[in-house]
Amino acid sequence: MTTTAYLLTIDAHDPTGGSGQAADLATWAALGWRGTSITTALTAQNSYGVQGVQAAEVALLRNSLRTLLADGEPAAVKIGMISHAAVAEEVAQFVEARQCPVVWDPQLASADGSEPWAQAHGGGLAMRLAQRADLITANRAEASALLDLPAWEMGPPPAAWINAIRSRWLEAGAPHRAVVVKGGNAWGAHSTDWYITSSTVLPLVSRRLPRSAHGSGSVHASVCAARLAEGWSVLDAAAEAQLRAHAGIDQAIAAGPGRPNTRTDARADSDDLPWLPLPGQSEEAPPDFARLSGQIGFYPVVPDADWVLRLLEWGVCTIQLRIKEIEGAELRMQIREAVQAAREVPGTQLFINDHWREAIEAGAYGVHLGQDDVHTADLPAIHTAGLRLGLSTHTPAEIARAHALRPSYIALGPVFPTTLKAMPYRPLGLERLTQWRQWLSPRYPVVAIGGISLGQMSAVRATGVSGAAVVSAVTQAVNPRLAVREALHIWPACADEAVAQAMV
Ligand SMILES: Cc1ncc(COP(=O)(O)OP(=O)(O)O)c(N)n1
Ligand SMILES: Cc1ncsc1CCOP(=O)(O)O
Ligand SMILES: [Mg+2]
Repeated sequence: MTTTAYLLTIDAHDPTGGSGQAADLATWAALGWRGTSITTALTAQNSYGVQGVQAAEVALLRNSLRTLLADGEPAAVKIGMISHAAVAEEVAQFVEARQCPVVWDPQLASADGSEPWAQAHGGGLAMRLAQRADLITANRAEASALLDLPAWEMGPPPAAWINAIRSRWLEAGAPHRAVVVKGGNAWGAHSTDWYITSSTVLPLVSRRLPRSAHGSGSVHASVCAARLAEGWSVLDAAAEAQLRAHAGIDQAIAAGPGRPNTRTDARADSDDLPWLPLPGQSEEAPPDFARLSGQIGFYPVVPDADWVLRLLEWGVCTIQLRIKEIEGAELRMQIREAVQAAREVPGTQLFINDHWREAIEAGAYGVHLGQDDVHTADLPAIHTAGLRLGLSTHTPAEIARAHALRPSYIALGPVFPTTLKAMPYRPLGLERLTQWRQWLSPRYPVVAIGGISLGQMSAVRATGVSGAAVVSAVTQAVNPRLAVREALHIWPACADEAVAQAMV
C-alpha cells in the first residue's frame, strides 16, 4: 500500500481551534487532503486572544519532524507561528532540506498586538524562511516588522516596499515565487491583497467585510499550500485562498465573547469573489455588462455564417460564431449576415467570438472574448454599444480577472479533454466545475466548455451551470441535424422555452 500524500503544518497549537494547526487541518480536510502537524508552540488563548505561549522543546520538535518524514515526504509545508529563534532555526533547516512547495505565513503578534514574536525571526532567520518559501503570506504589520519598513495603509505598495520585498525575499529564488501582502487590516471599501513577484505587482481586491475573524490567515495560507501541492500557480492558489478566507470570515463561527473563528469549510459564492483589475484599471468595479435576456442551455459554437443560419432554422437560440481564418471584407460580411439572420428570430442570443469591432459594427447581441483579448479589446466601447460580454476562464486567477470586468456570463473550461485546440490547462472535471459554478453564483450565468459530448450533457447540466458550449459535438457530428435535435431535447434552448412560455 502506498502512503496517501499529505500536507504538513508547522505551527502553534491554538486550543480554540480557530487558527494555527487546527485551522490548517480542518481546511485541508475540507479540501480533501490528509493533513499532519508539528507543534512549534503551545498557546493559552480564547476568543479574546493569546494569553501565553510556551515554545516547543527543540529536541522534541526535531525528533517529531524526523519521525514523520520516515512515512514519506510532505506534498507541501505550511509554516505559521514561531515564537522562539531556536525553533525558527530548526524549522528553517527542515524546509531547506525539502523539495516540496513551502508557504510561510509569519505570525508576529496576535490580533490585539499583545505578543510580539518578531525577535524569533532575527539573525537572518526571516530571510532564510522567506527565501525558501514559494509563497509568503503576510499582513502589512507583519511585513513592515520583518522588513523594517514604515507603515503603508492605502493604495498600491510604495516603491520602497516593492524594492525591499524583491531584494530581500524574492530575487534569490525562482521567478514563480511570490509574496502576498494581505489587506484585511487596512481600511477602505475594499480589502486588497497585493501579489508581488520579481516582475509583477497585482491587486486582488475583495469586498471589505464589516468584521474580521480569528484564523483567516491560517485558512488563507493552508488553502495556498494545498493548491501549490496540486501544481496550481501561486497566483491561482492566492486567488482561491482569498475567496475561501473571505467566505470563512463572512460565515465565521462565534467562539466566545471575543472574535469569532474563521469557518474552514465555508461555502463561497460570488459575493466572496476577489477581482483582479486590468493594468491601469481602478479597484472600483466597472458597471455590469448587460444581462442575458434568455437562458443559455445548449450553446453550439460554429465556424461560419452558414452554420448560424442552419442552427437558427433548427431552433437553436444561443449560438456563437467563431471565425478563425477569414479576415477583412469577407469576415465583416459573414458577421453581418449572421447577426441579421439572428435578429430575425426573436429570443436569439448570437455571440461573436474575438471580432468585437465587427460585432459592434453589425449590432450583434454579444461578443465572447478570451483572457488575452481583454487586454486589447475596447471593453468600454463594447459596453457602451450595449453588447453582452462572455469571457473565457480556466483558473481561479482568470475567474478573478473576469470578475473585474463584470461580464454577462463566464465560461469555465476545459471541462473534459478537447481535441479542438491545444490547451495548457488540465481539464476541470465535473466536481471542480460544480465547485467553481457555486463560486460564480448567483451573480454570473456559467457556460461549461471543452470536450462535451452529447452523452455528457445531462451530467454537465446537473452541475448547475447555465449552458454547455460545444464545437465538435455539432460540427463533426455524422448527422448535425440529428445531434442538434438530441441536444435540444437534453437541454432545451431558450427559444423553445420562450415559445413554450408564450403558449401557456
Ligand atoms: C463559450 C465559450 N467559452 C470559451 C471559449 C474560448 O474562447 P477563447 O478563449 O477566446 O478561445 P477561442 O475560442 O478564441 O479559440 C469560447 N469560444 N466560447
Ligand atoms: C474553444 C475552447 N475553449 C475552451 S475548450 C474549447 C474547445 C471546445 O471544443 P469542443 O467542444 O470540440 O471540445
Ligand atoms: Mg477568442
